[in-house]
Amino acid sequence: MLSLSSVTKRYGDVTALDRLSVNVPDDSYVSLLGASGSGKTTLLRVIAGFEEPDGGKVIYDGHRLDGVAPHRRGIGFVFQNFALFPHLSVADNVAFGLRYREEEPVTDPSELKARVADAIRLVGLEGLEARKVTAISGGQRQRVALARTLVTEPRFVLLDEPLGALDANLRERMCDELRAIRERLKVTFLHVTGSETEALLMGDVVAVLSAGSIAQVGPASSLFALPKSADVARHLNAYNVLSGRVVKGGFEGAGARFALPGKQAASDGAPIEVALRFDRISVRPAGATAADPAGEAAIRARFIASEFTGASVLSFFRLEDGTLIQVVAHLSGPAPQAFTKDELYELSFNPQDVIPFIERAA
Ligand SMILES: Nc1ncnc2c1ncn2[C@@H]1O[C@H](COP(=O)(O)OP(=O)(O)OP(=O)(O)O)[C@@H](O)[C@H]1O
Repeated sequence: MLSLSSVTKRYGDVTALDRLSVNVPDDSYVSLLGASGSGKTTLLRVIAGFEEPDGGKVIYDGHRLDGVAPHRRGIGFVFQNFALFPHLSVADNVAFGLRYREEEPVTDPSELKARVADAIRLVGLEGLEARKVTAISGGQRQRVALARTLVTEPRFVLLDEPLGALDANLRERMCDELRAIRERLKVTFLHVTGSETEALLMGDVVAVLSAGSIAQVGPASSLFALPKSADVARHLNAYNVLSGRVVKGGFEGAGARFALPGKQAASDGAPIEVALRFDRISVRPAGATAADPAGEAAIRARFIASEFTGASVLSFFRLEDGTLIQVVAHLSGPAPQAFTKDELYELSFNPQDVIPFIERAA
């Protein structure tokens, strides 16, 4: 297991990693989700040994890694832009890491050939061995980058936005392939991404990185069901977050007022944020019916636009105070409603579906 314990990394005044702690179990696929600037690349560079932390410990199987040279860590790195040698063939790119590494370079031609062939087979590039890497597709280049790392038999592989340079269709296919390859090799993959879809799809475990520390870590399903903070909810891109105040044990703000689930420990006037999933909201014309007597809450909002996203329709509304609200309707459900631009609608939801986050006093 790889354990980071209270790791801090500063660049001048910028604290890129702030007492970050996380455990990455063996033989697992962990995705690390974070917005731009949250510290993802810095974290990978610290684990790989390209940067030394200013504080904290990096431990692998009980041994401290900080201070150990990168090539002695047994950790592979797949770079965002692949970093291939353009003048070399697919096979020579894959062989490079083995032939020229500082520790135990492989120079025996038949061993080199066999290991390169194995790696190329693993990533499905047979037949392209002699091709220049400038004469293959983006997805194939991605596979060369992966093969070049895997050929050195690392026990742990860091992938920095490995699918970022690929188009959407290819990205989905490569997601499946990466998972399959990892399962075959039983190594650990730590895959960094800014895309929540990719993180949730890929990781057995998803860690959310926010401002240099881990905001939440767990299986994708548990993050989705119960984000621990408004910040995590925002990262998942599946929740609307409303800001307001606690009034008589309920929520008031953004032009809405509704009861909150459970008993709130916060006193009147305390700032609060609530998260409401995109797919837990129904839309009806404003004023058509009174709020549902069964305890439904409703907020008025103007319709902006809808977009089709494969199996669902995502509709955008704006509340009176300017807050943007997203509503998802799945195409497998009843026929999607058509809304009129700038018209007022009532967005209704069950207050029991709301997740409250009471801001703690500093
Ligand atoms: N060499 C450096 N010198 C100064 N500041 C740096 C350096 N590298 C990173 N930073 C700062 O540290 C913070 C974290 O950067 P990092 O590159 O780790 O973020 P990231 O999550 O990988 O971002 P992105 O998704 O945009 O690549 C940022 O505020 C960044 O500006």
